[in-house]
Amino acid sequence: MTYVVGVTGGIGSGKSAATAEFEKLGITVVDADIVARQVVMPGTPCLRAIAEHFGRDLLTDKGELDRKALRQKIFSDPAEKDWLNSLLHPAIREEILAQLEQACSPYVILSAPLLLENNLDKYCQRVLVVDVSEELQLQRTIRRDESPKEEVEAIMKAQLSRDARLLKADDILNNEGSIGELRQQVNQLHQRYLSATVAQEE
Ligand SMILES: CC(C)(COP(=O)(O)OP(=O)(O)OC[C@H]1O[C@@H](n2cnc3c(N)ncnc32)[C@H](O)[C@@H]1O)[C@@H](O)C(=O)NCCC(=O)NCCS
Ligand SMILES: Nc1ncnc2c1ncn2[C@@H]1O[C@H](COP(=O)(O)OP(=O)(O)OP(=O)(O)O)[C@@H](O)[C@H]1O
Repeated sequence: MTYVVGVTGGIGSGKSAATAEFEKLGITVVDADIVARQVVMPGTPCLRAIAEHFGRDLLTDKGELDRKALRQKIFSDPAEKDWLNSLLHPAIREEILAQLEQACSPYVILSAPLLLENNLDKYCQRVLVVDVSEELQLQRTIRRDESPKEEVEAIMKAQLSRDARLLKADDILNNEGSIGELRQQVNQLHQRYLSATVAQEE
């Protein structure tokens, strides 16, 4: 059975920065944010349903999803967010499971911002939470996305609180320091996960 490590953390906590380090060590990463883009590619049933529900204004001239416009819409209207989640989450889960099945590194990372909210941790042997203070999360996300503070706060409210997430962690990666410090922690965790994989096989 594939040993799956679930990686989660709130928006801007550093999941992608952390999983990039695991990838450098040869570990396959299945990333729910990437899968969420795959299921709304032009021609997919999900993109058609979004265009029917919200109107063609939500598509760009090229017929792709206008992600910025959809982000503004769903994080200012909880009912629209619930509608989108109920459309996309089953499709995302199905594709994640297919990608996990194909993965073949010693263990596999499943990275998902909503890992715990959507019970995806049931497919994981271990849960690693990437943790930073809410202030730093806000600051790094605003800088990365050039989004208004209120929008990032609304996204944070749509996710588990920092405390609730930490309660469900098997391992915690503190990402308040430099990328070098993050890399060091990933290297240590990698050794532990490799040992756990070997132990599982014995
Ligand atoms: C609303 C969309 C189009 C915005 O796209 P955009 O390119 O601006 O952001 P991106 O997809 O990179 O997401 C950025 C971050 O927002 C947060 N986020 C995204 N969707 C959600 C959601 N439904 N609920 C809570 N937080 C979310 C996550 O922390 C995510 O890492 C997009 O996030 C989306 O399709 N969301 C619904 C699918 C989903 O739930 N994805 C999360 C992975 S399961
Ligand atoms: N240790 C660090 N020091 C400085 N900047 C960092 C550090 N870790 C991450 N960042 C930066 O913070 C921002 C958020 O990090 P990242 O994109 O990895 O978060 P994420 O958890 O994947 O976010 P999302 O949930 O939106 O996908 C990025 O611009 C990234 O380059």
